[in-house]
Amino acid sequence: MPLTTPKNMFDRAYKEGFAVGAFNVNNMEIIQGIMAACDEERSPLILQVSAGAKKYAGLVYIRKLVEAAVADKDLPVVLHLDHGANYEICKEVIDAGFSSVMIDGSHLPFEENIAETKKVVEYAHDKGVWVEAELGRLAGMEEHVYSEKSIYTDPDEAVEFVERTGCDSLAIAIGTSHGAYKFKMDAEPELDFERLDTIASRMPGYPIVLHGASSVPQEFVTECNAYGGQVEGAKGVPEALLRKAASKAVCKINIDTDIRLAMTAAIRKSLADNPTNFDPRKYLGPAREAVKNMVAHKIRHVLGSSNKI
Ligand SMILES: O=C(CO)COP(=O)(O)O
Ligand SMILES: O=C[C@H](O)COP(=O)(O)O
Ligand SMILES: [Zn+2]
Ligand SMILES: [Zn+2]
Repeated sequence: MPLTTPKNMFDRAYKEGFAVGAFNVNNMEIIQGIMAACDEERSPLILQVSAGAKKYAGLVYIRKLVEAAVADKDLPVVLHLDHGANYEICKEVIDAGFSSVMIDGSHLPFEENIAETKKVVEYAHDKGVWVEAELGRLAGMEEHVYSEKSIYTDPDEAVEFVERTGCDSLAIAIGTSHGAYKFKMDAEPELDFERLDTIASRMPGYPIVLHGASSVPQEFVTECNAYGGQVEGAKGVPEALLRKAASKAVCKINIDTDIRLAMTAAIRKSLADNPTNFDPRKYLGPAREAVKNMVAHKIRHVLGSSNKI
């Protein structure tokens, strides 16, 4: 199957109350782990590349790795730019063959966000490429901006933004955040479902995106720390809240931190258990397997995207 846009995936996800996983990829083992899980589960998927991933792997390499993944497995795959900071980077990856881009103007004033997003939409739609935009601000570190506090998405602004830009999906802020430290240890994690419902009721059928949606499984944190790591106080979005979001208008759920934690825990354990080993395949292999298992769990128990091809 060639690369596809999220159109059909999201139409079905919306109707049937599941979400498509958007997994951040940086190297071959991550891509292979994700692909193996999606193949076993017969799940659609989005592979997303941040500017940092593009810099780390190189655009040509990441493009070719994804091309190999698509050739290797018979699955619908979207190749998406995560947090495109401006028109230029979106154009660059569209020209390189990505099927979807995110223009993240959430740090800009409303009118400037609209103008930049519109510019990307015009270029992308002309080439059949999907555009995700963002309105509202997640707390914590985003790729290019740090926000002390979140600014939840205003429903009126969301409607106006989508109408005026023509963007195909919208990332909103309802309480998630990037990274491994999403909630205080003693706080009960919450998402603003009322806001999500209001936005959804104003734009029926329109796909919503949730960033910062890793669950930070405590088993990975414990394993990291048991083998020399110092990941203290990490807490993610409970799976039940994500399932609820997926059953509503949320069609795309972004996961990066859980991949990092699963891999790092496996690598730490492997190196500790095998101190004489210096063959990278012997610790990257278990790391790849850990990514596969984590993604399979996510598809079955959080996203609900098994057998949705
Ligand atoms: O939103 C993300 C990528 O855009 C990833 O979020 P996490 O840090 O929760 O995995
Ligand atoms: O939202 C950000 C993603 O987790 C990507 O992170 P990165 O910029 O370190 O690649
Ligand atoms: Zn953002
Ligand atoms: Zn994000």
